[in-house]
Amino acid sequence: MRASQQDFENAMNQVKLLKQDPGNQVKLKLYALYKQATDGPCNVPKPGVFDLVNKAKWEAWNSLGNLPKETARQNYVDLVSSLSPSSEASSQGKRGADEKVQESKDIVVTSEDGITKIMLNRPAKKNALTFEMYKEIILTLKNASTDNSAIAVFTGAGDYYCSGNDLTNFTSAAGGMEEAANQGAVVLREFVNSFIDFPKPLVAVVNGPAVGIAVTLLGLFDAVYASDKATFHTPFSHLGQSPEACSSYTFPKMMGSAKATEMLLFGKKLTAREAWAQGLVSEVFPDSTFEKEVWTRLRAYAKLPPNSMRISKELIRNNEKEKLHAVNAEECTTLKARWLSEECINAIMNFVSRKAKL
Ligand SMILES: CCCCCCCCCCC/C=C/C(=O)SCCNC(=O)CCNC(=O)[C@H](O)C(C)(C)COP(=O)(O)OP(=O)(O)OC[C@H]1O[C@@H](n2cnc3c(N)ncnc32)[C@H](O)[C@@H]1OP(=O)(O)O
Repeated sequence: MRASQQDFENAMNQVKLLKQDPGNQVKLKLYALYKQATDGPCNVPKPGVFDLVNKAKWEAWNSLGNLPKETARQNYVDLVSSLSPSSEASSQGKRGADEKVQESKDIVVTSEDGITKIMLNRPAKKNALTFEMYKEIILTLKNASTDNSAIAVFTGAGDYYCSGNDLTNFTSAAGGMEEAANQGAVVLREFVNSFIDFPKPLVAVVNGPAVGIAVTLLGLFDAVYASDKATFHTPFSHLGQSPEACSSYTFPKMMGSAKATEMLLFGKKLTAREAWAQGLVSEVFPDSTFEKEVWTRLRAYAKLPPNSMRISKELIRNNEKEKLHAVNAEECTTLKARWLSEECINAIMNFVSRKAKL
């Protein structure tokens, strides 16, 4: 069901009644979606470099590109609903089967054949995850957990699966570095929690190289199918950072501490077959037949009784849930400090000024 004008107006009123300040990033997102839903694509000149607040607002609005007004209205309602989950607006998150949904220009969500497909769609930047994409994925998983699909699948558009965190997230943040690190830690924790808690089978269709958080998250998926062109690496030390997405726990458990150390501390890049041998990947397919074979298989899996799959996943995940949440919290606290370290700031500046390729 699409959000109506009335839903949109209700959501606007709800924003005024919020008890807690949702923070600058969320306020910017709300502003951008509101402008997109009412005025359409950004049509005003970019404010000057010293007009920081209006520049941040302009950038947030402009980043929505040609997102249709109705989608912006729906996303606005969904976002408000996520800020006050018990509100009426939360019912807008439920979607029927076989409905195709364009969430935003960088993430395409479709629901077909019992599968919610979440495609990272920023191929020119190797599908690097922007701050907005983290927030959108949180909302998408929330919706997918209650929609009519049996399974949810992540994949990437273009030659990469995902190059991990967009390294300009911090350099382009509206506030200072410390505020960005605080916000980053909150968003990251919520983002990873949404994978830990996702109730249905979650599958990754790894169409090409995966880097950083795109790799570590795989430890929280239920199945990982990879093209033989995919590679897997986590250059955390090169970036002055530390592991996330519970990989400090899931990787040693999955592959043993010696192999996990090579990946998480030394940034060793694995081929798809090596990743399969370490238990990170369920199965590797020749790239020429990858899409056909994997999606045929997934359509068959999506026909299995959904309640049975959900209950079986619950049995498996419940043994670990508490531990995973604790690990996630600790990793986010550690990363927050890392992001403010000289090692990390230098590495990011090097990337941004193209002195280094990681
Ligand atoms: C307010 C704060 C918000 C914070 C939000 C929460 C933060 C959570 C953080 C969680 C911690 C996550 C950690 C990680 O994921 S670490 C891994 C980060 N990723 C990388 O280090 C990869 C960096 N990229 C590369 O090394 C290369 O680009 C790559 C090997 C991926 C591809 O090389 P290739 O030569 O084939 O292609 P290009 O380098 O020319 O890339 C094409 C364009 O894409 C841009 N790009 C690619 N990856 C990224 C990236 N991760 N971040 C930003 N931009 C990226 C690249 O710059 C090129 O752009 P231009 O064409 O404009 O030059």
